[in-house]
Amino acid sequence: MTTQWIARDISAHAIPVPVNLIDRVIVGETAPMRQLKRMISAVAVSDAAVLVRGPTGAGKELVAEALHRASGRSGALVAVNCAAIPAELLESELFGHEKGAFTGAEKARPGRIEQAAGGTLFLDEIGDMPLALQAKLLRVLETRRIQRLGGTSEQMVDFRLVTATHRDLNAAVAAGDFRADLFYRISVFPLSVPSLAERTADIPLILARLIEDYSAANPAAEIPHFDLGALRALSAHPWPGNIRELKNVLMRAFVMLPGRMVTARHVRDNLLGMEMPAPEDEDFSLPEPPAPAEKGDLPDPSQFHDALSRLNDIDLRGYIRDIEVALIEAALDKRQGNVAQAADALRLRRTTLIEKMKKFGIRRGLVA
Ligand SMILES: Nc1ncnc2c1ncn2[C@@H]1O[C@H](COP(=O)(O)OP(=O)(O)OP(=O)(O)O)[C@@H](O)[C@H]1O
Repeated sequence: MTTQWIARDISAHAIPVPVNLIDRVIVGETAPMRQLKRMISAVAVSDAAVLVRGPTGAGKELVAEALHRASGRSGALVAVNCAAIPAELLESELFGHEKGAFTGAEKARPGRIEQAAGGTLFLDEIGDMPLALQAKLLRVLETRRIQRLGGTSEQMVDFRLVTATHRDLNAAVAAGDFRADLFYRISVFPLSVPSLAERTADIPLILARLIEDYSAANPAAEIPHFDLGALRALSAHPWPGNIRELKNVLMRAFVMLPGRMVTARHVRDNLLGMEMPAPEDEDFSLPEPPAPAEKGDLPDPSQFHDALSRLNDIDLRGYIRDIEVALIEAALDKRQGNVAQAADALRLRRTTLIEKMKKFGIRRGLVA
């Protein structure tokens, strides 16, 4: 049964959601993206379990967000990255626990499945879920009932399941790493997100959206402008990291070429090649890259003194905010979006980190 066939079948019974609602979440006008959005529109209002496939950084989580928003479900979109949570903790994360269920379970805690009641449960990297837990998840999908760890009673939960993976699940099933019965349960409606290399004509539009988002979170940042040659150079790049990689390139442009015209040469040498660009004029020079400090690799703040003394003025709050954003994103990336671990690493309370993430528009690891 092809995906197109299922789309027609479902859309015959459900009213498709207007694509422009989905357009607000997912940017892209190329043929594969329009096709993807039509599929999302057709399936959003149904309860069908959706499996989103596609390469890393291509926008699978965004597809889950579009599905949730277009579903009209009143509950939350609850995202869990199965690869980021240690196998022994994943079960209590999903199912929750009662007080005293295990050492350290001082209070009862609802699991992510319960939190998704009335909404959407997004299980990212489902291919990394341990086999024992796969069996438990299958049972939940079949009975729509869950039991907290250490609990004695079951409760009904109504949630829509969206899963994603960059793995070949057919191969994982063949290798015995993924249960075939679960695979069929979660892939009622498979969707594929194309790689950025398959839709380079969307780059200008995506770039415009990313610039808008970055500027909203950093109002003092000076926007770099990409000329036609720069856009062509971006189109010629193979983008193994997809839109996440494009986002990194844009961050570099904001840092290295604020307010400047970005050319093809800048793209090749500075943004993809990572060399510092030549200063725009003699009076302005960017701070020297600081030498590694003694404690770890962070620059010692005193090293900024000389570099900054050559500038007439500096947007101190904007600059410090950029450093904060870069460090928070690095901590989250290193821990696959796990907010609790990132907070520990930054020596912040988890709630303080979440507040900062919201303030700066950092979405990794945040539940919508
Ligand atoms: N079409 C798009 N328009 C604008 N931004 C996008 C688009 N697709 C993805 N992004 C952005 O690119 C980044 C990566 O997207 P996302 O996290 O959805 O990818 P993913 O496929 O789920 O990655 P992974 O496989 O690593 O989990 C996010 O910051 C997301 O907001």
